[in-house]
Amino acid sequence: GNVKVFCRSRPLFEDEGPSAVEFPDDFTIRVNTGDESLTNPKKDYEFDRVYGPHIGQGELFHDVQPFVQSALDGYNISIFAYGQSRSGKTHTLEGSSHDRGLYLRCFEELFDLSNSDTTSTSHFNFYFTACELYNDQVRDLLSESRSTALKVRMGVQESFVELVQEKVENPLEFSGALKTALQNQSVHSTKAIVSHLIITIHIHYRNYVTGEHLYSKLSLVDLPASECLLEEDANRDNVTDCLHVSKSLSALGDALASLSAKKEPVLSGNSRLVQILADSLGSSSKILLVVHVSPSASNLSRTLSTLSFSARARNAELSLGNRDTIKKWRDVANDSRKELHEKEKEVSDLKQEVLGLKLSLSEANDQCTLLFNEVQKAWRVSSTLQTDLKSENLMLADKHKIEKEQNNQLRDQISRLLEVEQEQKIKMHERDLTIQSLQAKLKSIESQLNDALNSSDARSTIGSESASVISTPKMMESTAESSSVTKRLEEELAKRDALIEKLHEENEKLFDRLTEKSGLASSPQAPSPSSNQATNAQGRDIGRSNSAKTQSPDVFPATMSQDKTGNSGAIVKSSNELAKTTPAGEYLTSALMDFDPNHFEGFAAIADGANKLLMLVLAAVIKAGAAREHEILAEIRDAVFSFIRKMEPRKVMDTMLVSRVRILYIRSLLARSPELQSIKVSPIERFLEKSNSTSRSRGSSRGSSPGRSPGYHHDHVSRVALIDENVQGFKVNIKQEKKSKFSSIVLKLRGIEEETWRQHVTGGKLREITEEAKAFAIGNKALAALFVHTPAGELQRQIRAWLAENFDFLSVTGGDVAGGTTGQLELLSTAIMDGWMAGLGTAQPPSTDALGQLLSEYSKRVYTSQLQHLKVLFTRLTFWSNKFSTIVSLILRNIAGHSWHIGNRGG
Ligand SMILES: Nc1ncnc2c1ncn2[C@@H]1O[C@H](COP(=O)(O)OP(=O)(O)OP(=O)(O)O)[C@@H](O)[C@H]1O
Repeated sequence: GNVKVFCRSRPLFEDEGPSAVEFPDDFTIRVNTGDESLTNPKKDYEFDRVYGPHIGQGELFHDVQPFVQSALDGYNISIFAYGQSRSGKTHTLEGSSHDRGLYLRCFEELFDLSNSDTTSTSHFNFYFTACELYNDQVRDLLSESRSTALKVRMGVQESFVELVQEKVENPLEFSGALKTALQNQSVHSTKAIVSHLIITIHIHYRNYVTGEHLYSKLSLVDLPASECLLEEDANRDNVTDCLHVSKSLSALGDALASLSAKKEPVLSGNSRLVQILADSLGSSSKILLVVHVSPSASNLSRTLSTLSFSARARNAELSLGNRDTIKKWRDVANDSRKELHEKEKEVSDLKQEVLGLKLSLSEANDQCTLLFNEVQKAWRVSSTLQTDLKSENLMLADKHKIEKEQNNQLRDQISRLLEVEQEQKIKMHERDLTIQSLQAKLKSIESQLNDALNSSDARSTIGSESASVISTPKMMESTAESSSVTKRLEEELAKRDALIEKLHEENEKLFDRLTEKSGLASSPQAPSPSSNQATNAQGRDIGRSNSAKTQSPDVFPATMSQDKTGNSGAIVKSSNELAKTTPAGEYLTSALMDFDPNHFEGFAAIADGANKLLMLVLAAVIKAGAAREHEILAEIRDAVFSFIRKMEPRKVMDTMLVSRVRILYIRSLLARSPELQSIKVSPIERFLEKSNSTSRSRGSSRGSSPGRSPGYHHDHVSRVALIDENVQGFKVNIKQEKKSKFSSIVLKLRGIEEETWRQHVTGGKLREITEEAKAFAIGNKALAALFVHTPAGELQRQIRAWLAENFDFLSVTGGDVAGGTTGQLELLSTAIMDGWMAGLGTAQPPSTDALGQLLSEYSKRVYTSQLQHLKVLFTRLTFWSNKFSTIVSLILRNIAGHSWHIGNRGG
């Protein structure tokens, strides 16, 4: 309905005795009637809102505010303060300076709301009127102070009142107007009790665009004291006052009751209050009745009367019988509260569950992210691997192309060289024939010499009688032949002397070069004739102990140093071989000599150039074939070694290449020197060792090189030297792959087949083994000897066999690994071979590499052996030369004797 009734109780004053009211809830006031005759002396009154003694102005206004909003919206609003005297009506409406009442609060709210609703095209105006109604007489509370002001009509047509209205534009102005009105109120206390005070705020709304004009009113009425309805013992004056009040309040009560019952009120014509407020008491108006009660038991009857009136106004007096209904509703409310509590608990449980679920969801999310990251990582790894593989393939293809081109160039060069070689061969063959014929002649001379010797021996035993038997012409012939033989022998001897001398020097030169120490290595320089003059002379003096012959003019200049062992050697080598040059040899020599690292930019370029040059050398020698290998090697030997010496300190050369070149030289030396062919090397088993097994005893020698030719006294020494060398085994560290669950999962994740992976791992292992093998081979002379004396293919076969014997899990062929690649045995043996080869070619400052050392040692042996051989030959020749001179002189003497006999006979 449009009538609302609030009930407010003021606090109990100290001198008031006990309280008669209780507040069981916000809507009920319970009055203890004190009537013992009743089963329940407490009576409940229900209102739209009940305010206990401690509820402040603010809280009350909170519930009043909707009425203020309605007033601004265009409704006419009336707020009545009703109650006995001193129950707090004035307190509710006026309040105090620090605790403002409804008058000021209502206007402030109107002002605030209108401000927020005001636009540039619409506007609110407020006017203030105040009047007092006493004994149905209206007194304008502003007319005295504002006589010239505009007036406004209030009330029904027939009985309206005109009141001075004062425009109020803000709370301050309102407060001023209110203050004036209140000051103009009747000052007589009895009069005040029975008079009505009507304060009205007139609200005008104008919209300048639409032309809309709204007018509404908010009236606040301080009603006369409610006891006037009851008290009959008042004096005469007061009786009239009370009758008027009673009439006024009853009319108001009727109007409110009708409105509560949703009926159009019958606005009694004889009530001035109702007449004045007629347009605020209609069905389109809103009314608030604030009932005030005193809590004191002493005011019980007045309180009950007030409450009864208010209940009638609300049209809902509660009989005691209604208590059951209330209890029922309370139970319902309690049940609902309980249910609400349960629901709330359920909701909080569900919230907890949701929280838990969210947590596990986020955990699952995290795990998903982790997994996703893992997968991405794996994918990245695989794509990187693929890219690497591709680029490696491209690189290899490029390399292959370049090598192919180089090969073609080399092939062309070699074919040219072959043609030249063919010519040389023919020439050589002619020379050989000449030498053979000379040798045959020498033989025949020797046989003649022998014959002559035999005949002279015979003659010396037979005596002079047999000498006389020899005819003169035969003697003469023999003498002539002998002298020619002697001459030839002398020539031969001279040649041999020269040869010995030359070879000796050559030997020293080579020996010195090969055993060059760090001093030379740190300042490598090509041999120059001028710098070697003095040392040559000294060397020659040492070497020429058995010969007083002068040096041949075609002797090559050579570097020399003091031979530490004291052994000077000579090598048999024809001057032809030394002098012989070929276009290929010349080309390679000049290329090697002209190689200047300073012409290259950067380490990589130097390394590339140096290694290509070495490859060129290797290719040329291999292409020359076994027959001409030695020649080409001999021809470019100085240049090759000078080159290696020059490049070694720079560490740019592929040590495998260096090894191969050195091996070529040593093999060439071996091929020509029977004393080296017989050298015995340690078998492969001595160089290989399982990493986990304990070192085997190396005391016994196993196996021997075939083709050993005994007969040289140094052979034994060299063999012993090599065998006694402390041969260490290379620890081959390989284990069978163990397939773990984890690895197979990782592989699956990366999309790699297990076998491919194993292959991949083996690849890493191979590099590791190659590195270890290299470290093992550095400076290992015994291993160098093994490499030199055993063909590479055979060596690899032996390593393969050893691996197969010791590691039975290794695959022999590539058939059992994905992709059909080479077997693990093959790969491993190659890895070891490569590592060894590289290690053998790695120089060890201040000395050269293992193969270089071996080459030096072997050369020394060969030269020593050759020297020995030549010395024997020389002694033999000297002997024969002496013997021959004796024979010749004997023959000459015989000839002289014979002539003397002839002469005597003749004389
Ligand atoms: N809710 C309240 N809280 C505190 N004090 C109150 C309250 N209501 C009233 N009072 C006090 O009680 C006394 C009486 O109140 P008040 O004068 O407002 O009563 P009244 O109904 O207007 O009396 P009258 O009809 O005689 O004018 C005042 O001193 C007032 O301050």
